[in-house]
Amino acid sequence: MSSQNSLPEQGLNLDKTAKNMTAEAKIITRNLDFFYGDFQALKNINAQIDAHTVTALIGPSGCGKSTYLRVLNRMNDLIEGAKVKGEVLIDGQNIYDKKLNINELRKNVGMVFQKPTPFPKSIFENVAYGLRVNGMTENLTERVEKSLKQAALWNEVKDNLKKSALGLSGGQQQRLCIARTIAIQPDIILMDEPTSALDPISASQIEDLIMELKERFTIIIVTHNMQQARRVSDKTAFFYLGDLEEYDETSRIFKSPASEKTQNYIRGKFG
Ligand SMILES: Nc1ncnc2c1ncn2[C@@H]1O[C@H](COP(=O)(O)OP(=O)(O)OP(=O)(O)O)[C@@H](O)[C@H]1O
Repeated sequence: MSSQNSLPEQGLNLDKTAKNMTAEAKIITRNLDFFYGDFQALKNINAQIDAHTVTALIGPSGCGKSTYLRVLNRMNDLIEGAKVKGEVLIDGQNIYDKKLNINELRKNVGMVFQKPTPFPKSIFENVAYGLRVNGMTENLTERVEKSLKQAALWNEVKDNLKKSALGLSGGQQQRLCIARTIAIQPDIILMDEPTSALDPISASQIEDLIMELKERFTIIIVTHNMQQARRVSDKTAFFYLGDLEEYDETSRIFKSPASEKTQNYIRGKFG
């Protein structure tokens, strides 16, 4: 992975950057381009995501939603030939700065995937694992319990903590993965189609959870489900062929989008 972001020697002034951010800004992407080899997957993305909000990323398949999500915790670094230009600031800090501690970044920016990915371990150990890896073992039992409560799973598993996580239903497994993510106390949670593999009741439980979790976290969710974007998010970003075509309050995007492409997409005319 090579990064052509502004580095300190190229004049990035964090104080000045911070002044340009509003009080609530958690994430700012500025002039962000992303390439897989010669292919440009994101084109000049400028967006500010505020703290304690839910942002939905929508758009047709292959338009760059997951790429954008993965840029925010440098998951794309692992892909050969991937290249970032521009800036991604979290709390005013350029996360592509060479001095950045990537482990700290990943701790601060957690991720929940489309398919639940529990470890083949007990329910307790699934949540405790990340805490152990990050040296957060003080009050381990309490931390695990608190995370399971925050993920709205405690009541269903409290008597079976030693049982294998693989015995849980898909929806329970996804809530366990959310518990595992929030246990290490990130500020930001990225969710890549977190309900698309779930039945409608489990999906609705996760949606309720997302709305509760925004009190504590900043959440960004990729979804193909327009009703879901409408229900859970404060802001919606519509991506089209690598461009951020429209980004606004969710109510506005769904009532009176500025772009015809957005309108056609949310009305199901393509996608
Ligand atoms: N590892 C990769 N190597 C090369 N090209 C990639 C890679 N990952 C994604 N792409 C391409 O980048 C573009 C954006 O992909 P991305 O996965 O971000 O889209 P998306 O909007 O999330 O799509 P979907 O809704 O289908 O998940 C697509 O053209 C895709 O083929």
